Amino acid sequence: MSLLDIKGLGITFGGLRAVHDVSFSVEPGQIVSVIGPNGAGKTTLFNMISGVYQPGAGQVILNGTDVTGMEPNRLAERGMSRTFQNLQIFQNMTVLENAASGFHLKERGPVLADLLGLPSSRKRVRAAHEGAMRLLERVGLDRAAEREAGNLSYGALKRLEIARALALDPTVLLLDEPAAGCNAVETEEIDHLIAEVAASGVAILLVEHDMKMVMRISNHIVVLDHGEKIAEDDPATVSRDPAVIAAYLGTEAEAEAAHADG
Ligand SMILES: Nc1ncnc2c1ncn2[C@@H]1O[C@H](COP(=O)(O)OP(=O)(O)OP(=O)(O)O)[C@@H](O)[C@H]1O
Repeated sequence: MSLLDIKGLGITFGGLRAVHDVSFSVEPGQIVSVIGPNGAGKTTLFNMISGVYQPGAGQVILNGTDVTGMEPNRLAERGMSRTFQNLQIFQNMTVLENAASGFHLKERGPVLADLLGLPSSRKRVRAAHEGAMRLLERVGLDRAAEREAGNLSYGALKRLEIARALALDPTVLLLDEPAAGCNAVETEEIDHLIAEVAASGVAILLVEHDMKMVMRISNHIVVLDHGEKIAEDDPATVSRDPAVIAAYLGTEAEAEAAHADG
């Protein structure tokens, strides 16, 4: 049994088969990437796995339990957390407060106690801050703890978002374009962080356009085209696969034709 089993997942939007019959699995400590040309269905697949969309068909099995269509917060309680393509950072809060907010997502503490500032609430806040500080050390942001998040570089913001997802102590971490908008140095820092998280036993599922990064850090790659899985294998094998090459070249040819028409 794998930590995350995706079985025959599919969804249709008004007649368009955005994802059809996609299956694969992710083991503890493994980095699995989903790639494919624009519009291949990567984000839609991610949204089905993380409970944002209800799948039209298939199952998501997390640690042996069927969690298909379960809401994101319930998935988080069961050990699946995710980051978003568009950063979900509170720009006006400090880096530490942002990381600590990840701990508050996990618990449904008594709201009244928090509002009244009771000792139980102060204890919880202190524990969240201590945990957040440890996470900031892990992602290399401890020295920026008191800075306003809005002043961080893009790469640092991406690492902060990963820190916040780690506050949920996930067994499965879904990363939606963790290197998007980052320069080469920032991408390398994110590479190291992802590798370190995987080495701690977390199963990582990644959607990323930066093909060099994908080839560098993935153990296994799933390739989508027009919503269907056309290949899955290790990076070297996938990059030689004629169907994969044709899918990417096909998209380029389509774009060129559209450009010529325009
Ligand atoms: N909410 C939606 N309603 C209708 N169609 C959608 C919706 N979301 C995605 N689609 C369509 O489903 C298909 C797959 O889109 P998706 O965004 O999942 O692809 P992608 O591989 O993530 O693309 P990109 O690399 O450009 O981000 C596309 O044809 C897209 O237009």
